[in-house]
Amino acid sequence: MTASPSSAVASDICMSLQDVTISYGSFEAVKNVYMDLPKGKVTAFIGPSGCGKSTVLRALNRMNDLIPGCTLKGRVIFDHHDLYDKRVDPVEVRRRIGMVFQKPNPFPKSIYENIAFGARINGYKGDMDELVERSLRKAAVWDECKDKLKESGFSLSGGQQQRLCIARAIATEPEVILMDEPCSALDPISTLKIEETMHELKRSYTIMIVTHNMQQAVRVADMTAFFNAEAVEGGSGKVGYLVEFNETENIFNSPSQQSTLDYVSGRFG
Ligand SMILES: Nc1ncnc2c1ncn2[C@@H]1O[C@H](COP(=O)(O)OP(=O)(O)OP(=O)(O)O)[C@@H](O)[C@H]1O
Repeated sequence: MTASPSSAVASDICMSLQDVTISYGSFEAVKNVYMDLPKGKVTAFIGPSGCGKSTVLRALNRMNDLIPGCTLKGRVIFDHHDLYDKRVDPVEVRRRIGMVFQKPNPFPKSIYENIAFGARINGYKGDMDELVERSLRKAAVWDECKDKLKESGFSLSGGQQQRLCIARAIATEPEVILMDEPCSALDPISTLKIEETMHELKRSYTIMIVTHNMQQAVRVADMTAFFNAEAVEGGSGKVGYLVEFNETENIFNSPSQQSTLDYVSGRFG
């Protein structure tokens, strides 16, 4: 990141969203979000379909830049810089803030190359075998891969492929990992493995995860943000907003807003 420092946030804060509004064309999808995402923790984004969870997640590493017509107002501070400052390189942003998607999406390459490819492009000069092993170990998939590194990433099961994708994200040595419903395409056992992996990963990384699975939020997240959406007067769609953001235990056991209580107790959404 090349821009000069534009903002200071507390040292235990990884990213700070300051009055963030994100639109698709003229449609405001999510509005006026303020949130300080803590370092070294797992934060879950929960809420009913269409309230803007994925839109906000993608804003955290400028993935929305790839969607024509998607614009952001406000500031997203990371490492003392506004990620949306014109001088900031979005490619470098995505190296430091990695992403794992809903469906496992290995490259059509060998398991080894799935890890090595991105690292090489990012100019990694160290021992590649060591990086591949370290990344696969961190993503808890080394034992399943170590004897078949030359085989295609597609030869793995869905759950293993997703852990390969986590390993690929880790290989570029990011500080943050964003996960957009990483377990929605997986069976319960693979889901549990990913969750265990997340517990290990948060020792080294800050994690933000979008999930529809409330038990998953309770199991993995230290902090939870509840989003909702409301109809806009005279408008056709609904605009998303952050209802409350707190420790997961508070959100699930003693939320401050009735709508949060209704959602976490399954009364809507
Ligand atoms: N590429 C896009 N172009 C136009 N509108 C979009 C686009 N992506 C999302 N939206 C709209 O923005 C709003 C928020 O969508 P988003 O996917 O962020 O919500 P979500 O809470 O993650 O939903 P879900 O839980 O169903 O995945 C919705 O009204 C959606 O239709």
